[in-house]
Amino acid sequence: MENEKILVINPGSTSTKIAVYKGECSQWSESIPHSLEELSNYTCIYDQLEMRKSLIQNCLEKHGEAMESFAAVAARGGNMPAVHAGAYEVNDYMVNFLHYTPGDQHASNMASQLALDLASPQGIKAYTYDAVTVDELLPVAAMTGLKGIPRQARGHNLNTRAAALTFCKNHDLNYADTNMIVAHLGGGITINLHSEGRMIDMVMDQEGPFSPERAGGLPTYTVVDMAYSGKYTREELMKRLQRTGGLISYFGTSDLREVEKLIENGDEEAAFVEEGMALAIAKSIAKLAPTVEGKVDYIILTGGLAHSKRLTDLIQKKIAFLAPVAILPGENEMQALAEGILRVLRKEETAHILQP
Ligand SMILES: Nc1ncnc2c1ncn2[C@@H]1O[C@H](COP(=O)(O)OP(=O)(O)O)[C@@H](O)[C@H]1O
Ligand SMILES: CCCC(=O)OP(=O)(O)O
Repeated sequence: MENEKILVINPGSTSTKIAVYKGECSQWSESIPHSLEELSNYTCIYDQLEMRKSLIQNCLEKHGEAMESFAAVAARGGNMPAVHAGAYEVNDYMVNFLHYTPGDQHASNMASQLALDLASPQGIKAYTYDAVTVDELLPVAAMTGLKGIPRQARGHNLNTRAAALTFCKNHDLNYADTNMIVAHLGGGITINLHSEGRMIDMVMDQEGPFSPERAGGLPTYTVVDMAYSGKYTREELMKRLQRTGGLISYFGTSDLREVEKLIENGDEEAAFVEEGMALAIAKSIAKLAPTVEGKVDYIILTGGLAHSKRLTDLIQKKIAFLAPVAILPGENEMQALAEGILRVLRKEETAHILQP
């Protein structure tokens, strides 16, 4: 049998996740947390590169893993230019783009450089899979009402596409023949519509429901007033909308479990806000149905919030009229990366090459 051992790396805002897979099976995984205090020593995110690399190397050494034993390295895709779904071979153009001109600053922008640095001395390849910038929107779905301002897709594609593929595999369905709306319910929420094997429409975190961290879609004129109020720098306003909106703005926590504890203790505002979030999620799911003229076969709820029966019950009550609802909780990013690159190693998929 061919070597199917894959090193998976996923640098996130608050942790570096590392895992080793043989085929579909995880051998071990670790999530190394980074405190705010530790990260505040770095002026910009990319300055953390050497620190994160040594952590990964130490972790591999601790587990007795030699780099030459791997068939490939799989890295979370960062804020690349608009790309296709699936695998991309990490190359210098990708690494430089993510270093110097990414669409957004995020720790995942370092992933491909880390992967390349680990893989290339051994002559093995590094890949990303289903980056956040996969853009397969139908031209008509990408339109907005302001000429020259199209929608540019950005979502939790690694998890949503893996959830859609897993659901089809488990139910003996052909992915390319099944219309599915998949909602990633995590710290941020994005929802996409899968049809004819592509993600042809979506609701982004900045357009749709509020979430634990995100304010979601706000009335645009109000946002303009906020931006010109003199109260915020651009960075402060972005943080308010992207990282300290949603549940954090109401309760000071992004942990839905804590909000649900308040509800259990009779907090009416907490119950009202959770119902509001469920309604906003259901409305955003429904918003994607016209793109396939209502022919939605399944709705899938995934991500960390999908562990909450209270939340998924509320959503189902409001949206089950549209299509059967399946729940695949968790963010499953490490497994999705490993399985994606495994398909490349098994020649079931061909990796794309990012070019200028
Ligand atoms: N058992 C649970 N019940 C309710 N909420 C949960 C549960 N487990 C995780 N969560 C919530 O899921 C969210 C994180 O989801 P996740 O998909 O891991 O996030 P991200 O998209 O940021 O990676 C947090 O708000 C967390 O409180
Ligand atoms: C919207 C796609 C990427 C993203 O925002 O990820 P997090 O929710 O993990 O920050």
